[in-house]
Amino acid sequence: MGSTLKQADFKGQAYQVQEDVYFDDGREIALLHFMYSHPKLEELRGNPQKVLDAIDEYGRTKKYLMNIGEYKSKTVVELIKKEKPQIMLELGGYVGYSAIAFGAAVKEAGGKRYFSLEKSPEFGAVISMLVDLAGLSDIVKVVVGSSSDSLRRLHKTGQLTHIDLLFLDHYKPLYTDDLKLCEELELVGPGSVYAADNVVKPGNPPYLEYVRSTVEQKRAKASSADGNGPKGRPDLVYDSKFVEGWEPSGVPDALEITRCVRVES
Ligand SMILES: C[S@@+](CC[C@H](N)C(=O)[O-])C[C@H]1O[C@@H](n2cnc3c(N)ncnc32)[C@H](O)[C@@H]1O
Repeated sequence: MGSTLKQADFKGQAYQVQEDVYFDDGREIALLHFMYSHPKLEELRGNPQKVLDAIDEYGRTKKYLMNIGEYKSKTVVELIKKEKPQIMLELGGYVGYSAIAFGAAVKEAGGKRYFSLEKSPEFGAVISMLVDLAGLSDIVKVVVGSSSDSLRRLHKTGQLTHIDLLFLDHYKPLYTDDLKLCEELELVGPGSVYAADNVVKPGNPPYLEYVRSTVEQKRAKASSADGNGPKGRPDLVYDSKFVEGWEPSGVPDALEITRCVRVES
């Protein structure tokens, strides 16, 4: 599905242009230096919104960062206010922008824990430092490692038994497999809600097809599938909608918001 938004209609303040190399070239550590030598450092301490504003300032004046950004994050913050999740988990933390925006919203809504799963130990360290700066270390738990391994381990050790709100923003081809893994581990079920980022830019047709399929379609596909990857629970009924928004660089994108409504017998 494409976007009905046009880049020319973007009215916000854009990040720097996303070039061919747009992460893991030292900019994440440069961001940490920028934050911890910020002239308003003392005002940032314990203030999630000011920390987010300073990260946006870096993205606008120094280098592009692959954050969800202030425009699309409003959709997820509204969802948190409505759903009041006790446990929220994100796949893909990067430098902590979403962990800070959504961790603060979960805390304000009376929630218990925000898990940020990030593959890179270096990025995980940056998330921890910025979450600490924002005063959210009591709610945000950073978990370093590959998402599928981390989900299995958190489940096995009893640290994670249920996910009320799942934010998918990591390796695009893994969205469907990791969701199926959460289904199989019964971490998600009726009442759980998923917000998947970047379903237009770069797009994720297999994920959209999965969450928009009927139980019959999923059962038919599961019975003809090969043995690779998690099978998920085709009997979960989903209600899914496409919510358009802007990348922080002013490029049109969208989130797919999906609710698990019931189990079909
Ligand atoms: C788009 S960025 C996340 C942005 C972040 N959610 C935000 O909006 O602030 C994607 C992140 O996913 C991480 N990632 C990629 N594959 C992963 C995996 N298999 N498990 C965990 N994290 C992964 C990358 O290292 C990167 O930091």
